[in-house]
Amino acid sequence: MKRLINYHKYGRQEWAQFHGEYRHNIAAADLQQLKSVGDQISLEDVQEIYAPLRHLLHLYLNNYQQLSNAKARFLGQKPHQVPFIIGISGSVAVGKSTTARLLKMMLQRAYPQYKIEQITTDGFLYPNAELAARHLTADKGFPWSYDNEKLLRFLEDVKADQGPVTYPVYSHQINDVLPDQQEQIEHPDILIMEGINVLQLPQNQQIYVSDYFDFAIYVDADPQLIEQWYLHRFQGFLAWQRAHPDPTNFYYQFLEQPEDQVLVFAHRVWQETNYRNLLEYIAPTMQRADLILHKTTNHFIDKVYLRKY
Ligand SMILES: Nc1ncnc2c1ncn2[C@@H]1O[C@H](COP(=O)(O)OP(=O)(O)OP(=O)(O)O)[C@@H](O)[C@H]1O
Ligand SMILES: CC(C)(CO)[C@@H](O)C(=O)NCCC(=O)O
Repeated sequence: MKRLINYHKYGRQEWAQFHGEYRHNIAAADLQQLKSVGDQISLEDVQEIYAPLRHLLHLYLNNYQQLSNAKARFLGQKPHQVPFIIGISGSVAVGKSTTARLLKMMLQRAYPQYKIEQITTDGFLYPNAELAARHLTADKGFPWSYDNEKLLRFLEDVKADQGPVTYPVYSHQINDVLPDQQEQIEHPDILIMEGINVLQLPQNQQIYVSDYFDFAIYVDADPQLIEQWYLHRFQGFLAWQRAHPDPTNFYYQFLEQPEDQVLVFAHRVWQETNYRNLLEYIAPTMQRADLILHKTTNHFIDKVYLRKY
């Protein structure tokens, strides 16, 4: 990792001390609920990493609400709550959606009165057919493979908070945007938005996705480890297909092939697409984050970087 001049660096145990009043607030029942997300979430991560993070977000949230109210008073308007948006970035398969799910549950327990939503930018990719028509099939995930205008309009509508806002959904089962299917959110108090592109500079627009963020997190790890996680997830999807074959599933096509051949394919996709994207377009955005979670073997978070200014 490059030297991060503008960040305070904390080892895991040091960071764990910043838990505020929350550390002892996490019971075995909470952990059971957290585990229901289907990942190997450890009580240690919840207490040592996420409880301090929740404490920090509590400060940001309070500050944000006070400033929003003060601005409304300044303008002679009735104070109203504008959604607080948290962005999470990092490589494909680094664990962004797992981090987002965990954070959502932690925040929901702290603020049961709030509506907290989580979405991914994957749905804003152009559908496969459109990528093919634009000769961009091999560029999936690169900045220009997203409908960035649609993504910015979505964030604008969420902040404007004038009613339900719809968004497109991506499926890892079919490896495509779901056709004719939209989901919607309405008046979230907190929105967690994760995606490889959320800290990127705009293609043609005047504003960034991150202009709408009130707090941004980057999940970082050694690319060799991320490659292992990517391949492991690929094998997991494959194993699921073997047990539950479904011809509409993207991984079904590999069932006839020897596993080592399939892994060569997955390795190539990692090298030629996801790794290249990480080096050229994702990792350079790391220093736009307020907080960097650094992971090592087995997704263990060993270091946390908090931006100074
Ligand atoms: N804390 C963790 N402990 C164990 N496994 C984890 C953890 N976080 C993520 N994983 C595993 O790592 C893989 C990648 O995680 P995840 O799907 O959250 O990544 P992502 O960054 O959202 O990926 P993508 O950009 O492709 O959507 C998954 O197989 C997931 O189960
Ligand atoms: C959907 C994205 C772009 C981001 O999550 C990624 O998972 C992806 O599909 N990348 C393209 C190469 C691949 O199939 O892994």
